[in-house]
Amino acid sequence: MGNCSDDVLNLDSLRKSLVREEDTIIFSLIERAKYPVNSPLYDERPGFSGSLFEFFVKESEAVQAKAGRYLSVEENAFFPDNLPPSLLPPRGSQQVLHPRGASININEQILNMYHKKLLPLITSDGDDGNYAITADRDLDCLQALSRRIHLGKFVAEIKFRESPQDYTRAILAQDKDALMKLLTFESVEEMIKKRVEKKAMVFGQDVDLSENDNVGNYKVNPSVVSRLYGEWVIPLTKFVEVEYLLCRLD
Ligand SMILES: C=C(O[C@@H]1C=C(C(=O)O)C=C[C@H]1O)C(=O)O
Repeated sequence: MGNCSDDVLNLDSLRKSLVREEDTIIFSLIERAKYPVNSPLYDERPGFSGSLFEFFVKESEAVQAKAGRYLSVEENAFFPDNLPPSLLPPRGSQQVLHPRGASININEQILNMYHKKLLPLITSDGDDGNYAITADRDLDCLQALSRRIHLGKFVAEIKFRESPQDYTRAILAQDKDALMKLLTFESVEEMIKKRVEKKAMVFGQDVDLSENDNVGNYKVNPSVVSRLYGEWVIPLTKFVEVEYLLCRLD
């Protein structure tokens, strides 16, 4: 990504970023699905003030914060409290987003969805003891999902700039339903759900040199990927868009 600060920002280029992000999300799900659910990773553990998963994510985010990851407004931490400062200076890019909306972070909801809904659908039962690598794969999935969903802030900003009058009316009335209606493009959503299902088939099939295609043997169930988008990724992106717009005129 990394082009959200450019002033050439428009809905087409942003949607291209969302399409590219689909690849990242699907590949990360495929990588996580290599391992069983490994549930002890998520259990409270004495000496860790939480689970091994939480420990892994917090420590990883601390390193990434020092290396400047969260200087980018496209990146949101899962445990943003007490992160160390960046050792690199800010990049001084132009502020595209409205400052209040820029700080929206719904990672708690994303984490909850990931653990409760998504993980059981993409992993097999079992415990192979590979907790560190499993946590690393989790973090890849979570960061990709979070980036995609929080890009909703940029989508909302562009939509606002394209029809300021319509949006201003709904924002002044703090009318969430009207905002949701204004920002929704059902045909775009339908296309996305079909495309991610197809991508999951293409990316997740076994490749060998025999004549027989391994059709039907996918590393992540394509209909789960479509459901992930339809039930969680798109609704959460739209939630971010509405939240952003509600404070756009503050
Ligand atoms: C992100 C957008 O806003 C809405 C959310 C979508 C999504 O999350 O994929 C798709 C279309 C819109 O209903 C967009 O218009 O591209």
